[in-house]
Amino acid sequence: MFEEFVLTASTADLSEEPAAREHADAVEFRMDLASDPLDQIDDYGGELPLLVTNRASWEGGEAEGIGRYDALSTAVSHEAVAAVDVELAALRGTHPDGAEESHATALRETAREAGVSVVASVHDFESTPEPGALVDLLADAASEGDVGKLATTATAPADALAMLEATHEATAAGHRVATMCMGEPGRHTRAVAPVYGSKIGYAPVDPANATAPGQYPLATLRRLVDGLRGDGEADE
Ligand SMILES: O=C1C[C@@](O)(C(=O)O)C[C@@H](O)[C@@H]1O
Repeated sequence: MFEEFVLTASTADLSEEPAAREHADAVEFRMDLASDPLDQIDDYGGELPLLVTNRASWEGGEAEGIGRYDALSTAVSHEAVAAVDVELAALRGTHPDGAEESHATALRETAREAGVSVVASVHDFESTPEPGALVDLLADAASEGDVGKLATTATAPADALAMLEATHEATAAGHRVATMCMGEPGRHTRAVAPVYGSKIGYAPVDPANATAPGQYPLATLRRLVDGLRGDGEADE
């Protein structure tokens, strides 16, 4: 997975999958926001492959404690699960209390044995560092997972440019990355970053349940990404 761009529809409710099929390539299942997430995966009969995310509270999610790794380990054994998100800070042991590293690396091992791709993710909910620091983060994340994902907060247009530049540089250096800015000034990066090599886009199935600030509705992001790629247009 992730050799080509993958548009994931984010949801905490897998019964929404039929509504995502027309536009999405995969579903991001936000287990930390879901009720009975493992039961939902057991009952899942949809067509789209699942990217499972159980975001830690220290990284902006709602999952508390190391139990989230047990849930993810169970999840990756399911046929429908094609990818799992693991925070870079957990894989490196640089998260707040430093106690999750062995759980995170064991989860990565379990995922790989099951043929499930690993997305090593980094989030910055306050700002966007300068391009050089972004490239370093992307290189670190890409080296820990099958794809390195970086979402930062843009407070000005220059932040969006920094992210696009870093996406281009990291991709040119051979790293497989997924990038996007949160927040209004960075919204367009969600459509444009794939032009520079970003391999994953996120949009909510239901626009009322966005999982990050500045996300486009699913159909809109599909149209924008495909439009910028020129899909469906004759070569000239
Ligand atoms: O990490 C990401 C990216 C994201 O934060 C976004 O900005 O679209 C949305 C989250 O659901 C996902 O897990």
